[in-house]
This record gives sequence, structure tokens and C-alpha cells, in this order.
Amino acid sequence: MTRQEELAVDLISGVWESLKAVRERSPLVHNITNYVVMNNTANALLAVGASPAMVHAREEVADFTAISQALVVNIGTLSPEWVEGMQLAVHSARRARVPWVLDPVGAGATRYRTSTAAELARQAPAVIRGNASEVLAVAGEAGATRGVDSTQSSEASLEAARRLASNLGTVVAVTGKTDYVTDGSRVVAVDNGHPLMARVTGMGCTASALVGAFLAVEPDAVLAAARALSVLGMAGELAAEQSKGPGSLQLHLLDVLYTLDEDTVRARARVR
Ligand SMILES: Nc1ncnc2c1ncn2[C@@H]1O[C@H](COP(=O)(O)OP(=O)(O)O)[C@@H](O)[C@H]1O
Ligand SMILES: Cc1ncsc1CCOP(=O)(O)O
Ligand SMILES: [Mg+2]
Repeated sequence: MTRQEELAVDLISGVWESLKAVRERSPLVHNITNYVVMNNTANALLAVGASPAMVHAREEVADFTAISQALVVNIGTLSPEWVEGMQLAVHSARRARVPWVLDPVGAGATRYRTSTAAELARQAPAVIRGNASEVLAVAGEAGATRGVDSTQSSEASLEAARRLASNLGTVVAVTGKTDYVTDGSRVVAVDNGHPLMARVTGMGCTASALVGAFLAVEPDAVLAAARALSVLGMAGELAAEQSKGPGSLQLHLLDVLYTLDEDTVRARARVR
């Protein structure tokens, strides 16, 4: 086997190892997320075996982050009071060394979103997970955006993702047909997923939440993010096979996340 082939086998084994670790350790994942997806993301975290909590009050976020194994900050329905809660939680995460994920939902659509996302991005997130338009906006590149959905392919933002990761010393995961995860030098591509996933709101938010759960069990943020995205993508593929459209996809996705077994994960992981 060549070195490249060995690395590919390691990447695929790791997907199963991390999913197993999440199921065994059931990490507490603190989410400050948007009104649209709170229920979907909490259910997806439960389905993979993690323990979700949606907690956003200024009075308690810092304490809650400090007892969690990961924090996910999602600006989807931001307002000043919530942003204050996000800042307090992030501060607590850094002090308690809790890894945290930033989902810059809709960055680029308004100045408020772009500046809030950029400010949070400078506060040492372990991973920034966004679609291509959002990653371009956080990287400071002008690009068309249409609200919370991307107008660009993930490939189109890969160079910006690399630069952003290098400049901030973080990991950037840009999702789309192919997901790319980079720390500025390494790039891992994940080919799992199904186009129907983009027709369900909160699929990206779910991706960010699962990255949080995987970060709680895998300290290498590139590997944690790539493995989480592979699991979600293969669950999307399998769920789509049983679904008539977005409604049933959402339901089947939870069942597939809950039942994924080792043979299926090893056979279906497309990480390179
Ligand atoms: N065309 C596609 N083909 C395969 N998977 C996709 C496609 N579009 C999105 N996905 C998957 O859906 C999830 C959400 O990604 P994305 O739609 O980029 O995020 P967001 O919802 O934040 O815009 C990711 O796991 C991604 O791989
Ligand atoms: C529709 C919508 N509006 C504000 S937040 C949100 C959810 C976006 O979720 P995702 O980026 O995962 O599709
Ligand atoms: Mg999104």
C-alpha cells in the first residue's frame, strides 16, 4: 500500500472511531443557536449519541459552557442580547479550554451579520463551519449572497477558506456538494452528501452541531470536522434513498444517524 492509500484507510477508520466515541462518551454540547433549527439540531445530536442543550441567557451561558465538552455558536437569528450571550460563552470556553464551533449563518447578507461573524471568528474557534458564501464573507471577500443559502460552490471558496484558516490559526470547514476542511495547510475533502439535504432548513446548522460533538472526542479539529461531515453526509444519502422529499428526509435522517453501524460507515465514508 502506498503512503497515500494508508492515509485514506486511516481517514475512513477514524470516521467510525469518532462516531463510536461520541456514542460511548455522550458529550454535553452547549448550543447557542437560532429559533429555526433548535429542535432539528438537538434531535440530530441526540441521534448520534451526544447530549445537547440549547442555552442562551446572559445570566447562565458562561457557567453552562464551563461544564460542557463543546460549544456551538450559531448566529442564525442574532440580536444584540444574544450576541452578548455568545461573547460571554466564548470567553468562558476559552478560559475553560472547551472547543467551540462558529456557524456564521448569513454572513455577507447584512453588515450586522458580517461584522458579528468576523468578530467571533477572531476569538479562537476550533472550527468555523459555513457554506461558501458565508466563508467568503467572513474571509472579507465580496461575494453575492442570498440570505442564508450559498450562491457559490464550495470549490469557489476553498482558497479563501485556506487563507482564513491560516490567518486566524483555526480550521475552516466549507460545505456544499463536496465539503472541504482545512487548517490552511492540510485539506480534507468529504464527498458524502445528497442534493436533497440543501432543501431542508438547518442542515448546515446540524453539520456545525455534529462538528461540536466530534470535537469533544477528537482534539485534531481537521479530523473531527471531516468525520462529522462524513457521518452527516452518509446519513443524508441513506435517508434520501427512503424519502419522497424534504419532509421525510428530515425524519429518516434521525433514524439513520441513530442506526449507522460500523460496516456501513466503513463502506460509505468518502473522505480523501
Ligand atoms: N448538492 C449537495 N450534494 C451533496 N451534499 C450537499 C449538497 N448541498 C449540501 N449538502 C450537504 O448538506 C449539509 C449542509 O451544507 P450546506 O447546504 O452547504 O450548509 P448551509 O445549510 O449552511 O447552507 C452538508 O453536510 C453538505 O455536505
Ligand atoms: C432559514 C433561517 N433563517 C435564519 S437562520 C435559518 C436557518 C438556516 O439554517 P441552515 O444554514 O443550516 O440551512
Ligand atoms: Mg447555514
